[in-house]
Formats: sequence, C-alpha cells, structure tokens
Amino acid sequence: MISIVGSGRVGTSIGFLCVSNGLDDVLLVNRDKRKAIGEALDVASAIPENSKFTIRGTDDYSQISGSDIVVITASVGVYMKDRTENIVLQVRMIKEIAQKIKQYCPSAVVLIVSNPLDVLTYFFQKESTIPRFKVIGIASSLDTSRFRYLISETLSVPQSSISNAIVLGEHGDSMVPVFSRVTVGGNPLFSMIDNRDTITDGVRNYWKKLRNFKSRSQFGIAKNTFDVIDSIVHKKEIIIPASVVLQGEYGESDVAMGVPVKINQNGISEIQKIKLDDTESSSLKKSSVKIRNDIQSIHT
Ligand SMILES: NC(=O)c1ccc[n+]([C@@H]2O[C@H](COP(=O)([O-])OP(=O)(O)OC[C@H]3O[C@@H](n4cnc5c(N)ncnc54)[C@H](O)[C@@H]3O)[C@@H](O)[C@H]2O)c1
Repeated sequence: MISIVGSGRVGTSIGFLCVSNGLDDVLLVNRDKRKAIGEALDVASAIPENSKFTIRGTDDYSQISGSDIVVITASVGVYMKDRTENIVLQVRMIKEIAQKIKQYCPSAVVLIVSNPLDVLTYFFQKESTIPRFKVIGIASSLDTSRFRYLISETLSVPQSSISNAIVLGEHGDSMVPVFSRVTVGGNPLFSMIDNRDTITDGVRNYWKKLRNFKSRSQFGIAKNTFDVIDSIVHKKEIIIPASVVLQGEYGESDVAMGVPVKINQNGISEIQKIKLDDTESSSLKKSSVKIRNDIQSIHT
C-alpha cells in the first residue's frame, strides 16, 4: 500500500498517477477528513478496469499500518517569496508526522515532498530514526526536469538530445544546475551557450514565474515522485538526484541535500559521486551552508 499524507494538490496528483497506472492500493491521509474522502472518491473513478487496487481517504493515521511507501505532501500554508517562509510550522508538522510513521509503519520507504524540502528531510529522519537511506527528499529531480526544459527551450532542441543534465543541492535559491557534464546531441553544452547565468536564474526562479500564471505547481513534482514510487514497486533501479541526510558524502555531514542517488526497492542503495567543476563545487558548498543555517535556525 502507498500512503500519501497531505492530500492537497500535489498529494492528490501523485495519488491519481498511482491509481490510474494500477500501481498499488493508495490511502490518502489528511487532517481534513472530508478533503481526504472527497479526493479519494474523485480519483477512484480513474481506477482502470483491469486494476486490482483501490483508493481510500481518512484522517486516521493508524490506517497507514502496513504501508510499503509513505509520501509526505502535507503543508500548513502557502509561501510567497521563499520556501522557508513557514519553516517553524512545517518542522513542527513533520515531527508530528514522523512520530506517527514511526509508530505505525517504521519499515516503510518514506518520500518527503513538503517544503522546505531539505530541512524537512533532515528533521523527519532525525525525529523518526528511520535509516537515512529510507528517507528520500524528492525535489532535485523536478529541478532537473526544469533545467532540461530550459536548455531545450533556449537552444530549440528536443529534450531527447540532452544528456547528463542534473541539479544538486538545496531545493531553493541556492540549487546548483550542473552544466559541466551536459551534452546536447553529443556536444558539450558549454560550446553552445555564453554563460550559465540565464539558465541558472531560470531554473531557480521557475516556480516564481509559474506563479505569475497559476497558484502553485503540481504536475511536475507529481510525475517525478510517481517515477520513484514506480521504481520501488516494480523493483526497477533508477538514478536521480534526491535529498538525503549525508554522512561524509560530498564532504558534508549532518545536513540533507540533493545528490545523485541510486534507488531500488529498499530505498537508496548508493550515493553516487560525480565530478563537478570548481564553480559547481563551490556553489554546492554554499548550498549546504544555506541548508545548515536553516536547520540551525530551528535548533536555536
Ligand atoms: N518537492 C517539490 O519539488 C515540491 C513541488 C511542489 C510543491 N511542494 C510542496 O508540497 C507541499 C504540498 O503542496 P500542495 O500545493 O499540495 O499544498 P496544499 O495546501 O494543496 O495541500 C496540503 C494539504 O496538507 C494537509 N495537511 C496539513 N497538515 C497536515 C497533517 N499534519 N496531516 C495530514 N495532512 C495535513 C492540508 O489539509 C492540505 O490539504 C507544500 O509543502 C509544497 O511546498 C514541493
């Protein structure tokens, strides 16, 4: 069973993809019971005829018992200028949810989607004491999708011609699009652009641009999260950037940030080390400092 805690826009979109692809039973959990039940009733009409799975909604956490995967998309409010705006309330919320998951399904693989992503991944892992490789923050793969899209738009090339695009670090203003490894049609991206600034700004501010036109994003993160759930359920190994509590990898400890990880049915099997140029390495260091400062702001 896949439990999705926080059946708002993002959580329900993930539930819809899981159900319409006949992946597994889905449970929507929301503090607002009517919202959970209503969204489940709506998504239930997308169950394919040949599916053996269903979807239900509840406000009762005990029903997550036995879940193989728990996705956390709960949020106490909307931020306008920065993903850390509601950090105190979001950390309090994630600690409460961590206690519930520890109580009812401590063996589940947990995917954190709520913001501020890296800070919540860190506090969830510490509070729940679930092993760090089973707590995966999903956001850098979304940032990578946006990076690839912007390269494709800038150069007027299909995304299928772009290889090795990846975004690391914070899911926030300090995120690090890695340009040095990207090739387009087999040629280095650097031979086709004047500098990194325009695309970097575009990736970092993508959500702000989107919000000029609609209230909040939902489909990109839903698809990227679904891909991870699908790989776990179908035991297909994938390599994506995702946030994980680090213990020495990339020279960082006691912080969570986006790094390339290999994921199998048990969660993360390996953190991969990739070569970065000097600009990218120093940007990644700055990104980890930013996240650590946010974490410290809660401790103090
Ligand atoms: N990781 C990413 O790349 C990414 C992308 C988009 C959005 N997000 C984040 O995902 C989260 C959800 O976004 P959304 O647009 O779906 O928000 P939303 O407001 O539509 O939904 C959040 C839901 O969580 C519920 N909720 C709050 N506290 C809860 C609790 N303790 N238990 C159960 N349910 C609870 C609310 O009732 C609400 O229905 C936000 O934090 C958002 O910033 C992350």
